[in-house]
Amino acid sequence: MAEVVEVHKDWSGSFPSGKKITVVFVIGGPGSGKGTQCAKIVSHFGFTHLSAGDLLREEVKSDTEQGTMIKNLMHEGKLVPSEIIVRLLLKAMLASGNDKFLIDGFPRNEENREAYEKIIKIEPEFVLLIDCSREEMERRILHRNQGRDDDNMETIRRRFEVFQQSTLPVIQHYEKMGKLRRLWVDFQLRCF
Ligand SMILES: Nc1ncnc2c1ncn2[C@@H]1O[C@H](COP(=O)(O)OP(=O)(O)O)[C@@H](O)[C@H]1O
Ligand SMILES: O=c1ccn([C@@H]2O[C@H](COP(=O)(O)OP(=O)(O)O)[C@@H](O)[C@H]2O)c(=O)[nH]1
Ligand SMILES: [Mg+2]
Repeated sequence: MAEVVEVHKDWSGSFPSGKKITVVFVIGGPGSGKGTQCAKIVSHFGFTHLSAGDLLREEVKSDTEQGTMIKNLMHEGKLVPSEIIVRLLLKAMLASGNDKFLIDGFPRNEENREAYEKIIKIEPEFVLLIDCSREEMERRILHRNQGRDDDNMETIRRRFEVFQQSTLPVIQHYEKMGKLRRLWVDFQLRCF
C-alpha cells in the first residue's frame, strides 16, 4: 500500500478545485453493457467516464514491465493489484479537471474497494449494477469484435468466476449500505 500513497506527485489527499466530487461506480458482469450504458449517461449528464479496463489497456500499450504484468493478468481473466488500478484512476480523475465521475468496472473485489476508500476516499453517491444474464453476457462478448485478447471462451469463463467470487461481495456490501441501484438490461434470468 505504501506505493499507493505516492500515487501522484500533486496529490494532497483532496481535489484541487475544492468542489464536491461526485463519484458513481458502475459494476456488472463481463459484457453486461457497462461501457455502453456509461456512454449514454455521460452524453446526458456531464460525467467523465473512466473505464478501469480501458485505463489498464492503455497501460499495457506502454512497453514496460508493469504493462506486461497487466497484460498477462488480463489475458488470464485475473484482477490486477489494487494499488495499480487505484493509482491509474486517481491520475485520470486529477487530469480530467471534472468533478463528476462514472467509474466503470471498479471496484471488482473487496480489496479494490478498501484501497479506494483508503486513498481516494470519495464515497460513491450510488453504485449502478448492470444486471444481465450470463447467457446474454456471453453472447454479447462473443459478438463484441473489439479484438480483445480476453474475449475468448477460456478467459470469459475465468472472468465470470471472478465476478461471482470477488465482485458479488462488493455488490452485497453496497446493497447493505442502501447504495445499490439495479438496471436490468435483458429479459432473461438475472446474473445471480
Ligand atoms: N442493451 C444491449 N443490447 C444489446 N447489445 C448490447 C447492449 N448493451 C451492450 N451491448 C453490446 O454488448 C457488447 C458488450 O457491451 P459493453 O458495453 O462493452 O459491456 P461491458 O463494458 O460491461 O463489458 C458490446 O458489443 C455492446 O455493443
Ligand atoms: O478494476 C479492474 C478493472 C479491470 N481489471 C482487469 O481488466 C479486465 C477487463 O476489464 P473490463 O472492465 O474492461 O471488462 P468488461 O467487464 O468491460 O468486459 C478484467 O477482466 C480484469 O482482468 C482489473 O483487474 N481491475
Ligand atoms: Mg467494458
